[in-house]
Amino acid sequence: MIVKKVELHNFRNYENLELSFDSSRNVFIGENAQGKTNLIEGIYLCAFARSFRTQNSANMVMLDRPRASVTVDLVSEDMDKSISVILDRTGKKMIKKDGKVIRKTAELLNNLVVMVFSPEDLRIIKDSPEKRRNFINKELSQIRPRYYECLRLYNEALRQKNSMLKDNLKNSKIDENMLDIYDLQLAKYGTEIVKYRRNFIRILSERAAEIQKSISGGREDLEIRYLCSLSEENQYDALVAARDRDLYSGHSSLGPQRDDMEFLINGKDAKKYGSQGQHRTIALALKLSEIGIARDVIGENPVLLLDDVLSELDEERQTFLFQEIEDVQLFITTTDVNNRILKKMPKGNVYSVKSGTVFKNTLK
Ligand SMILES: Nc1ncnc2c1ncn2[C@@H]1O[C@H](COP(=O)(O)OP(=O)(O)OP(=O)(O)O)[C@@H](O)[C@H]1O
Repeated sequence: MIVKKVELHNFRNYENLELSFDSSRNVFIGENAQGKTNLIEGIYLCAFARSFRTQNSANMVMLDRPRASVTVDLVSEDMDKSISVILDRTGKKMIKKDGKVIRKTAELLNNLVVMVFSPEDLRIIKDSPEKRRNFINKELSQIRPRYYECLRLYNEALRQKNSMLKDNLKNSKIDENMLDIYDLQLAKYGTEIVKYRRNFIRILSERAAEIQKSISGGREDLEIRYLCSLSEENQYDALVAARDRDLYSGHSSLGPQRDDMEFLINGKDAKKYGSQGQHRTIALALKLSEIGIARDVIGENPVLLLDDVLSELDEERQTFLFQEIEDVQLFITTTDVNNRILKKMPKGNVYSVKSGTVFKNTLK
């Protein structure tokens, strides 16, 4: 899949920007706070209908403007597609595909498949379980829209159940029938979520192990384990059995909202015993595996957004990354102008970003 054109209007610090891409290697260079990440965020918005760095979509609207719009034209499976997202200051958004309004995010999700790799991803091993669940959720939602739908419905039922449990702590009033309805819904969607996650983590573990081995010169065996709070068998019974505890604590104690992943190197927990270098290798292995899984499911390469991450990887890991993603369209942001990165992509386009304007220079 290839992004051909990006248009930003009143989006972050871009009043009007139109950029067409004739290379699959695109490097955006600029000092801090010039708009490099904003550009990547715009592309991401057309993939997920949300940002990767704010929950509040109004933040993306240029200050003092009523609305923002982003359009990405792409080619996927030899077909031209155009995705637009229009945001307004009140937080409302409208999504269009080829000029027609799309009402459900699930219908947008695998039109433009993008992966972001940012310095934050390098911390995934040490970060909170929530960050690791986000990683799983983002990838699976893009390639399996049904997963996104299950997650949405699960989270809605969980929100309602938790609010009821919390009220019960204050008023000691519980509607047993309603509680049962919530548990039935949680078990139904939770079972599907766990099946998707188990399968995804199994494939992720196999792929990432190969990459880890290769980068470490055969020294490191990586295993990724799924830490599942509630297995796919008899989720409803387990939820019913946990009711007294949930009523006492005021929240739902079991389910996919508690899941996590564990990383083992040569049988030892990488979180506790791994070096910083090993953590970086795992993060890189995860990202490359994610790309490979997406390619197998959607039948073509996703687009990769490398947001300020290259300078965090040493020469060896950078070289490995570029080798593995030779056919993937790249959008790279960097403040580093020492040409190390540029040498790795002689046919790429380089853009200078300054205060919401972008100039193109083609490398010889
Ligand atoms: N809603 C908005 N309206 C106008 N300007 C905005 C808005 N949101 C962010 N900005 C501006 O965008 C700039 C930050 O852009 P961005 O995050 O893309 O920086 P960057 O070039 O990636 O920098 P760094 O290398 O530090 O990450 C800042 O100047 C900020 O004031």
